[in-house]
Amino acid sequence: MNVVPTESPATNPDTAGTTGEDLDHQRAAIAALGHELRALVDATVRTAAPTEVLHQMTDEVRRITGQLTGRRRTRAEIPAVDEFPGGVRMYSPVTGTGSPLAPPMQVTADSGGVVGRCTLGIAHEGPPGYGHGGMSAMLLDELMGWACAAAGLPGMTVSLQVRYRRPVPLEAPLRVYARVTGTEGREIFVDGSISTEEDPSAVAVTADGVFVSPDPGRTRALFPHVR
Ligand SMILES: CCCCCCCC(=O)SCCNC(=O)CCNC(=O)[C@H](O)C(C)(C)COP(=O)(O)OP(=O)(O)OC[C@H]1O[C@@H](n2cnc3c(N)ncnc32)[C@H](O)[C@@H]1OP(=O)(O)O
Repeated sequence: MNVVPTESPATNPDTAGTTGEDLDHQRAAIAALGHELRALVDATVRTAAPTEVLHQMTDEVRRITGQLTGRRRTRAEIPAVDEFPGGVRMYSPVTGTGSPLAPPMQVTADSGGVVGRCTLGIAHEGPPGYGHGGMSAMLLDELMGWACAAAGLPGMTVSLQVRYRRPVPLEAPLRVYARVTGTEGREIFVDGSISTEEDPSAVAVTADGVFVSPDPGRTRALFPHVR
């Protein structure tokens, strides 16, 4: 995740010859599928359906999964619909509108840092009615990474210290905040927090992180598909 040019759609074999409009349509279709899959995940973790219905659903879902045929991307491949580094990531488990796992969090620039907005559902539950601590750490890790990128210092997490001050409610709009507080050599120091939109002053989780920009050789080795 170093400062290297994004692999543009024009240089990706899957998008060669496609227009910006085609890409928009494809992303919209991916987001629509992601939306329905998240609804399925939510219905699945809430259902009290009888065993017989669960067996029927299992067969139905297996049948639908079998219809997603065609070429599958390999492990390190960057999806043709993505802009990496520093742009859209359709299948990110945090921000990806195409991901069944993501809340998904929307990120905007804000007073010296970045703000993430999302709502956790029952699929993200830890203690009954509240968010899983790992989900809070994931939201913060991601947004703190965005704060680095927004400051022109893209990096990877090498350390993340999280303090859980009060439980994070489910089904309540959340406000995640992150900002770069300083640098030392290749280390980037970042603060983050989670509160509800309703009461931003009541901070539920805080985090201190250290991020590091890999050197160019390490970046090439880690991300062989980034030019
Ligand atoms: C845009 C949105 C993106 C969202 C992404 C969210 C962020 C993520 O989840 S990233 C995924 C999780 N993180 C990882 O997998 C990283 C794993 N770590 C690594 O691969 C390597 O440590 C890597 C590539 C980051 C750095 O390796 P390398 O370039 O060899 O650096 P290295 O020489 O070890 O250390 C560089 C500096 O960082 C410091 N450092 C290393 N580890 C730590 C640490 N744990 N704590 C503090 N400082 C550290 C070193 O002291 C060194 O400092 P200096 O240059 O001043 O001597």
